[in-house]
Amino acid sequence: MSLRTPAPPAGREDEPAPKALPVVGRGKARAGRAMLEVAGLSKRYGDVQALDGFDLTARPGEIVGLVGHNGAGKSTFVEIVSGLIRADSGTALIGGEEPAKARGRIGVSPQNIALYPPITVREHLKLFGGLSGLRRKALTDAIDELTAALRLTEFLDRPAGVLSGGQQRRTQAAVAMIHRPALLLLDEPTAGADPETRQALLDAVKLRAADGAAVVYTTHYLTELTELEATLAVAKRGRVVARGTSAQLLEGLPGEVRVTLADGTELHESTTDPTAALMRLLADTGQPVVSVDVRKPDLDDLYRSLAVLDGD
Ligand SMILES: Nc1ncnc2c1ncn2[C@@H]1O[C@H](COP(=O)(O)OP(=O)(O)OP(=O)(O)O)[C@@H](O)[C@H]1O
Repeated sequence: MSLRTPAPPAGREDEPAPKALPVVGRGKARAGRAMLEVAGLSKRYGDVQALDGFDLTARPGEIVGLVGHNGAGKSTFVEIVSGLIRADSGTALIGGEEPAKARGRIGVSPQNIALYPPITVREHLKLFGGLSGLRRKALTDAIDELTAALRLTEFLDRPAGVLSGGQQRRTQAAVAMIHRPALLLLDEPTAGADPETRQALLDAVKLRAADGAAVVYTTHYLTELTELEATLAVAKRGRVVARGTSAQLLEGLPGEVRVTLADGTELHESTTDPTAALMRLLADTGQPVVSVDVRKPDLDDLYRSLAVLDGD
C-alpha cells in the first residue's frame, strides 16, 4: 500500500482527545503498544470518499466495536487493514508492520462469506491452519477446540456449500481464528445469525480476546458490544468521530418510555430519567394501562446525538 503519512507513536490513545471526538476512553485496553495502529487512512472510489482520515488503534486483548451507518467506511477500513485493497494515503500497521507483511498475524472474517463450496469445514481449517504453520497434533487440537467453541463439531465433514447461512458464518469465523491471529477483524460476523449462532460467535470472540488478540468487530447491534465489553469506535463519512466505552458514549442520552392504554392510546416520552417520566405518564391516564415499555438509549440515539453535534 502507499504509505505517505508517518506512523503514529505508540500509546496515542493516551493523548488528549481531539475536539471532534466527544469521548475518548480506553476500556479494557491493556498497557503497552497497540497491535493495530491506523492513522489518516483515505480511500476514494470515483466520486465517493469512502475513507477520509480514518484513525483507530486496538491494543492486545481489546475488543473494538466499530459501528456506524451503512456506507460509513467500516468495510473499506477492514479491507485495507487485511491487505485486500490499498489506501490512497495514511498508515495501517499491525504490530508495527504493513498489512502485506503482517498477513500471518491477521484473521479476517469478511462481510460476504468467502468459503470454497466443495471443501469441508475440516478441510478449510486444515488448509488455513496449515498455511499459518500449524502441524499434526497442534492443528487437530486447534480444530477440535475452535469447532467446539463455535458449535461446529457435527458439521466438520460437510462441504461448506451445503451448510446453512449461520453454519457458514461460524465456519468463516473459525477460518479467521484458527491460527490464533494477533489481530482479528470481524466484519458483521453475526449478520442474519440466529441467537445460538450469535452466542457461539460472541463466546469465541471473547475467548480470543482473553488470549490476547486485538479484535475489531463491526456490527449494527449494540447489545453484542455490551456483551463483549467492547470499546466503541463510531465511524461516520469515512472517519472515526467518537471513541469510548458504550457507557461513556451513551451517558446522558435520552431513551424512551412508552405506555399503552386500554383504548389503544400510546403515550411516550423521550427521557434520561425513565422512572420520573413513567410516573408523569401514569399520573393522569384515567384508564387501565395495557403495557409499559422502557427503552434504553441505543446506537440510533448515539448517531442522532453525534449528528446534532456535527450540525447535520
Ligand atoms: N469497490 C467499491 N467501488 C465503489 N464504491 C465503493 C466500493 N466499496 C465501497 N464503496 C463505497 O464506499 C463507501 C463506504 O462503503 P463501506 O462498504 O466501507 O461502508 P460500511 O460502513 O461497511 O457500510 P455497511 O454498514 O453498509 O456495510 C460507500 O459509499 C460505498 O458505496
